[in-house]
Amino acid sequence: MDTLRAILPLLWVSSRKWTLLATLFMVMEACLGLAVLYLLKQLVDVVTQLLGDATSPDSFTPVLWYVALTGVTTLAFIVIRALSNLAKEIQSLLVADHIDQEIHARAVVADLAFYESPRYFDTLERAREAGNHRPVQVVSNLMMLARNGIMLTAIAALILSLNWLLVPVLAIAIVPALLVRLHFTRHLYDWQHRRTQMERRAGYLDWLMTSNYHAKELRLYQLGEHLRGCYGRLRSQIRHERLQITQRRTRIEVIVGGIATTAFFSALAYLAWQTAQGRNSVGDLVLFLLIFQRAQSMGQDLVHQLSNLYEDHLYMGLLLKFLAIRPVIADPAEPAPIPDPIREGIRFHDVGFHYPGCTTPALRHIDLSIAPGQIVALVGTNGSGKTSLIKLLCRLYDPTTGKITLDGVDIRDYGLEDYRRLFSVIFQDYSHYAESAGENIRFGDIESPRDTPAVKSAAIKADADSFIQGLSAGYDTPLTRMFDDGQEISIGQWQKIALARAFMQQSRVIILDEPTSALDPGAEFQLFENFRERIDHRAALIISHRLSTVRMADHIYVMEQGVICESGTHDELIERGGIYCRLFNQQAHHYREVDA
Ligand SMILES: Nc1ncnc2c1ncn2[C@@H]1O[C@H](COP(=O)(O)OP(=O)(O)OP(=O)(O)O)[C@@H](O)[C@H]1O
Repeated sequence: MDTLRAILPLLWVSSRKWTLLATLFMVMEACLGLAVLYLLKQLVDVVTQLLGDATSPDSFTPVLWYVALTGVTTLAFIVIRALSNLAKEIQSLLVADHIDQEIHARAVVADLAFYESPRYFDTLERAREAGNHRPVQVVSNLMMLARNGIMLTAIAALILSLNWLLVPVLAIAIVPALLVRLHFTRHLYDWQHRRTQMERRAGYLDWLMTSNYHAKELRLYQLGEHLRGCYGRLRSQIRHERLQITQRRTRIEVIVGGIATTAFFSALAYLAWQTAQGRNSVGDLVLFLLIFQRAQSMGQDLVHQLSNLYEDHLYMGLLLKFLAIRPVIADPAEPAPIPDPIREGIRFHDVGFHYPGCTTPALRHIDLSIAPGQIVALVGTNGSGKTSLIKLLCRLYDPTTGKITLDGVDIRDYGLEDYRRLFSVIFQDYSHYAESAGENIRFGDIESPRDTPAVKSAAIKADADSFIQGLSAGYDTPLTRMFDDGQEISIGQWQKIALARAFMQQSRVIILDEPTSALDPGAEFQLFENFRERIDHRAALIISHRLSTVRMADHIYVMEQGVICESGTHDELIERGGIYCRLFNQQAHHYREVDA
């Protein structure tokens, strides 16, 4: 009932008209189905009466009438069933699209932690597995269940009128099969639940072997056979377990089917004996044969629908669980207005952070500030917490302890979208969109029109314009081989595109995480030569391992194992003779050696 309560609004919102029509046709279908059965019974009765009477042409007229009426009703039944299927199909398509939209709406705002935790990720994957067709399926199964239930009750009443002893026989033919189905549906669902991670690993291995990302390494390290072996073992384990369940179900279903068939033929023998004794008419025997078979197939449908319904209910639980997820990082009840202009800037106050599910903190006691127009640099060893700090700054995560303020106000008190609009960010693992070069840049400010000149000026600032002009269709060239006319570009060129994307938005702070790792020294030099002008004197936070890049920053923070261990200007840090000075000298030493 809970599932149904959650589904009905979904259906109502997405396909009101077709839901009503599908329901109407379903009711008509059930009524017409029953009418056909009733008319058949009447026909048998009339024909049975005729068996005793002397046949005259007039006495045959009611038979003809019943045949005609049954024929017309059957025809109407067929037409309505076709219309009902059509309505269900349309309803199903509309609801599926609606559910897709709902899933996407949740997925794009879900906390980043959602994607980084396997437990949450399972929910998304299994919600997708549940499929967007399930809600319609639940309702149509319920309707069919109601229809078949009504018809089965009517048939049971008919059978009861023949001989009450036949009703338990009908129950034996249907109930055990139903219980077996339900048991195995649950069993299979539980098994699939336990196997999600295994399936994901198999999917991952499949992707490794077939995607272009790994084609080079796969060949050069000759990983193909190894991966095929791993994949084969996983699949055979999954197949083996699945087959075991299916074999057990088949064995039990054969036993249950055997019992049902024995019951049916025993009842038939009993009824035939009764008829031979003259206690039943031949018409009764014919009617029994006719309706018992129908009842049995209807019973099987009923079993099928109930087990489907049960399965749908289990899977819908996952879909509904996913749709109920609300991001923890969200807007406050009354968002504070973003200051314009920013006066004081951003400050970290004794910030600590650990990733959900991790015990070791990624950041500890961070005190840091970025004033308007100031260029701040973060340096430090791998894993020292630089990227994590940026994630907190952009509110992809919230601090575990301490707070971050913008002009003295906790950043959690600002509207999330307005706050995030303050930043343009390039992460180390920036995205490669399978779109045109122009679109890849415009994604930095998706609100701007398609043909905006801002794309070109951002590309010029990122030194990307010249190579884009050289592409087959310039800014309109798709940067992918996925589609015809696409073109692949080098990693350094991708980095320039990502830089242009960051320059595109008129944000107040530019954040660059290793922005020049793939640029040649000339391009890097050019980028930072007049960096302040390039970024229109906005504030910037730059992470770089190349200390030559970092030295032009107004303030440098040095991080190690999640804490800031040194900070100051380049000259101050060199004078202090600490970690920064040592790292800088090491890098400079290499260059000097080469120069020498
Ligand atoms: N999504 C995550 N979940 C759990 N732990 C993480 C996650 N991302 C990073 N970490 C851990 O947090 C610590 C800091 O990582 P972070 O990515 O901030 O380092 P970094 O200084 O940017 O490193 P690098 O210079 O290699 O880019 C590391 O110990 C890392 O293992």
